Amino acid sequence: MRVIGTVTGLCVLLTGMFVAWGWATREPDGEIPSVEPSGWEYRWGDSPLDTAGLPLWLNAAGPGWQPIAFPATPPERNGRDKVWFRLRLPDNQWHDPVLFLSSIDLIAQVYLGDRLIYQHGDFDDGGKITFAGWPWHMIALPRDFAGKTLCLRVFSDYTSIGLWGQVRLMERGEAYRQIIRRSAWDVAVSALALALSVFAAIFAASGVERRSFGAIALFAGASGLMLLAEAPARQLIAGNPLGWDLVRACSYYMLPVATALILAHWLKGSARRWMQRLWALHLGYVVLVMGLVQGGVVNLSLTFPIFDGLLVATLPAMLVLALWQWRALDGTQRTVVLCFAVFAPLLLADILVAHGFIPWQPIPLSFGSLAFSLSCVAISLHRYHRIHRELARSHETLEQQVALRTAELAQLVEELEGLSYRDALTGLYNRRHFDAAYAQACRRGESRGEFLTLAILDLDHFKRVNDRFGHDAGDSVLVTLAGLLKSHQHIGESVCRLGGEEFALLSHASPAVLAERLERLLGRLCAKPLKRGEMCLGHITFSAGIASYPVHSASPDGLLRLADEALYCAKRGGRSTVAIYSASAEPCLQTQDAGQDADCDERYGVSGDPQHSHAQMGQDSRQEKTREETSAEKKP
Ligand SMILES: Nc1nc2c(ncn2[C@@H]2O[C@H](COP(=O)(O)OP(=O)(O)OP(=O)(O)O)[C@@H](O)[C@H]2O)c(=O)[nH]1
Repeated sequence: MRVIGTVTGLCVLLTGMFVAWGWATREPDGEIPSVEPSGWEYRWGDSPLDTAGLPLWLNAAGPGWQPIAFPATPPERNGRDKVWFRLRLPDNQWHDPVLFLSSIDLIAQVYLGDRLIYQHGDFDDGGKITFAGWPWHMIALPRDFAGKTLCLRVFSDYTSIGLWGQVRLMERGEAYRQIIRRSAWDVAVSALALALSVFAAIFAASGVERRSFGAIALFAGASGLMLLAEAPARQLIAGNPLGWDLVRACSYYMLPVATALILAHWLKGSARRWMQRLWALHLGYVVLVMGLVQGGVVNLSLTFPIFDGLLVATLPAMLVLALWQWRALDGTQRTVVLCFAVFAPLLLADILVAHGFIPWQPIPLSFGSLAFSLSCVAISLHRYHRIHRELARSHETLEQQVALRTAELAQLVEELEGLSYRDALTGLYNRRHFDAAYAQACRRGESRGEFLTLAILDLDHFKRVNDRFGHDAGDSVLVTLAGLLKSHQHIGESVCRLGGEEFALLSHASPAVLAERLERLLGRLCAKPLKRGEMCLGHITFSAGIASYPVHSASPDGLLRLADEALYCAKRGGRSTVAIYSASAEPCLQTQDAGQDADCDERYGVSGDPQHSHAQMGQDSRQEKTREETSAEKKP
């Protein structure tokens, strides 16, 4: 959107430029044409004054006058800084006649007959010439000026002395039209360059190719200001000649700094180093000169010829350095160098005109600036699009990466969550999950009034397996029992490893049904000796205690304790047993194998041929003793 806005703005600006150009260049009907007066004479030096304070040279009969084609820098100057010019004015038919002067070097008084009609700058007796700027001058003349003598008393310590550019007699309205006509294009190009400068500065500030866009902003800004300060219409905007010349000098002097900065950024090796020296040299000049001018040490006018000399030497050098590395430049950089190649000769031509090496003529500096500014637009848009594309691409990549990372993270969280509820060895739920599931099952069982039966299983003499066959073998036994429990698990049941060799089964089956199922499981487990690879681990059995709500407990919360008690009874009763808790203190024992020492290899005292039988948990004092012993043996 911003690009479209910019392009639209530029189009409107260009259209405005052409409309203004068309209006300013139209010839009004019945206008008396302007005239370049001829018949100038000059005389070196300054006139003595009469008693009334009037210069004696105003007297037309004075000797020493020489003819000259144009009132500027007569021959044999020899360092002189005072000269007079005079002219007999021709007939005229203008209603509001003026003498229009493009510029005066440097200060002047204009007399018509013996009357002072115009003065530019201060004439003091000490002979010190103070620069007063280079404005254009529109000197009002009386309608009856025909045949009268016009005298110019001029002081200048500049390279040229006298008038410069156009000297024409004309109608005042025509003079203004000419000013606008000659300014319209330059002002429009200047506005364009200044807009581009802001545009490039914004790019630079946003961090996009900061140095390159910064230098482009500097160049566009400097050339825009220079064009504006040179456009005749400047005096219609603000009537401060010295101020405008200061702006012109600064912007003009900064041009090579910006140019060399742009090019140095693109060049490599020694070409780059030389370019850096050139911009440093010009920047040094700007700083020094502005310091001296502001300090009143030198006149601003004197800094122009020195700068021009410097520019004549460095401008071709910059062009040569840029063209030298032409092959290394990309398309947009070449465009800028080409525009610079157009601009540089125009600048040089302007210098030659300014110092009188070639006759005065307007140099279309604005075309060079326009070419450069438009190339800046092209570069800006090109780079904007490139950066926009790159940003969009990286944005897309970033989004993909974020999505990928999020998915990975979600998976990790899921895995971690799983890990925190799972037993790593058997893959069964762990104690943590059991606690949550048990609490939830208690709530549900109580509210729905359905069975909640808890069985706690504990491997018999598991320590011996570890001791005899090693910890890994013990692990494999745990995994085997876990697999069996999982395969026997019914829908809605929860099987967990509570820790060590102890497992829990939460079910909604009745205690008798669950006891029967566990007996079958026990039968399957100890039906044949367990093997680990080639190694026979013998018959493995477990003991189980069962308690159920609401059969054994008024509240499901107490089941864990009751099931545990039943388990102790099972252990005490000889192991390899499934015991259902009995509140009557004579619990019913379902004995898998009473002859626990009838092992196939008689290693653990666990039957390899289990016989299923039921036994009551009695109040046998021996059993109580065994229970106490067993409790003491149990792990905390
Ligand atoms: N291999 C292995 N052994 C474990 C693991 N967790 C606990 N144990 C072992 O299990 C054994 C439990 O021993 P005890 O508490 O004396 O129980 P037991 O030997 O089965 O005797 P009873 O329960 O009275 O039949 C200890 O030797 C523990 O080191 C495990 O994850 N892997």
